[in-house]
Amino acid sequence: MATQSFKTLDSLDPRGKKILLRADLNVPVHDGAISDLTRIERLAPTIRELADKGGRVIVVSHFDRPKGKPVPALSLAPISEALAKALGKKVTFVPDCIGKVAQSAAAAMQDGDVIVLENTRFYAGEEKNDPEMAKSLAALADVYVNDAFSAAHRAHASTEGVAHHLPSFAGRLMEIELNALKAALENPERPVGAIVGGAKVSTKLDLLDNLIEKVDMLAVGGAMANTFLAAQGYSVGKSLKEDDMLDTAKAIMAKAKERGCDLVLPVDVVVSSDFMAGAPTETVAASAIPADWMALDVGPKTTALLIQKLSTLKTLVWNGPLGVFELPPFDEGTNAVAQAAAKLTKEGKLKTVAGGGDTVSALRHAHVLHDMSYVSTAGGAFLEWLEGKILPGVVMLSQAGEDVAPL
Ligand SMILES: Nc1ncnc2c1ncn2[C@@H]1O[C@H](COP(=O)(O)OP(=O)(O)OP(=O)(O)O)[C@@H](O)[C@H]1O
Ligand SMILES: O=C(O)[C@H](O)COP(=O)(O)O
Repeated sequence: MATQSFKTLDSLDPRGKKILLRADLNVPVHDGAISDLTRIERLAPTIRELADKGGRVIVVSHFDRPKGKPVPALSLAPISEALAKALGKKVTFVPDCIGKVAQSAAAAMQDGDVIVLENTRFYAGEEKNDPEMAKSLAALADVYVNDAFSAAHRAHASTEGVAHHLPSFAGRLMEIELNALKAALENPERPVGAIVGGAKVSTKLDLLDNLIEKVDMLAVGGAMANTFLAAQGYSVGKSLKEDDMLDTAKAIMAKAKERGCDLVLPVDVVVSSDFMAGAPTETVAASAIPADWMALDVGPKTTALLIQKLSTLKTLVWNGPLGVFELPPFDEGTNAVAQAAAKLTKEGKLKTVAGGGDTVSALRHAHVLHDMSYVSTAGGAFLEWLEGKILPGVVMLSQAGEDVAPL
């Protein structure tokens, strides 16, 4: 697992300083409204701390994927209003993130002020990690604070490049995310288990490979499990599976055996003739999926098996739902296992760490999001961290200290 040491806000006196704060304001928006405020709420303490101590907080973030040009619908203006509400404080929106407009806004700030600059991805230089863009961002401030763990897997101008030019610190959310993930996997209380579900083996191959080396039990659910069942020689009917991943699945099974990792696959599944609510369903053994049917959830025997396995663990890492949780009744397996994990967590018997966009939705759907020990705000970055990859945004925090390149 990638470990670095980094400076936190404990070693920054923000008074009178202009602080470029990289946040992740890439919040989910549906029908024009923010549908989940988690990222804003989790970021707020960092801003509050810096502003209350007299810092001048210049918030920068990307939003969505405007592909290097201004897209009015992807402006951060409405999100800065939501931030102001969460902070209970005036936040000024600035309609550019570099250049004269941003410079004069930064120059006019008083101690304790908070401004939000426009979407960094309105410039192509952001995603290209253009050194000029990084320098322009750095020129706005005296120090850089990165609080965007969920964007730390991107080597972009505002997440990586800028830290070459300013003394850099981890914000409180970044610090919490890194410490929670380290505690869960670097030196976990054992036995440690992982549940990995979701749609495709191909997108989580590195994750499975790395987890097998770290955990004592690895349960695979969701459509990914179908590929494993097929690799075992079972017919999986019309279920979603990846034929080009069969050998990979076999190799993962062999590696688990070799390393003594208990790889748990579904023993029964809930199948349906169609991918739609109200379609007929049946529960069948994992080895007996009818030719014209598809597996859309784990069955009750698998659910009971997973719950029994959870009771033997001290730490659980969870990414990916066990079934098509968006389409009841195929949420039952995920709901039951999530609720069992929540109960053990509340009883102090299990430490649970979860992350991933759909995973967070699935845990919320099961009404247990707040009962996990830790839920990461990250999707892609959470996965890459669990895969053992080095995250560029995190690396820069440990490398860029006082000794930075002059502008
Ligand atoms: N048996 C199944 N058949 C088809 N799709 C499935 C099955 N089980 C789960 N899924 C789908 O997998 C999707 C979630 O997988 P994904 O890998 O994207 O999760 P995640 O890593 O938490 O999310 P994200 O990629 O957004 O961070 C859900 O939309 C769910 O419906
Ligand atoms: O939501 C996320 O995972 C981060 O904000 C990164 O967004 P991206 O996948 O568009 O880089």
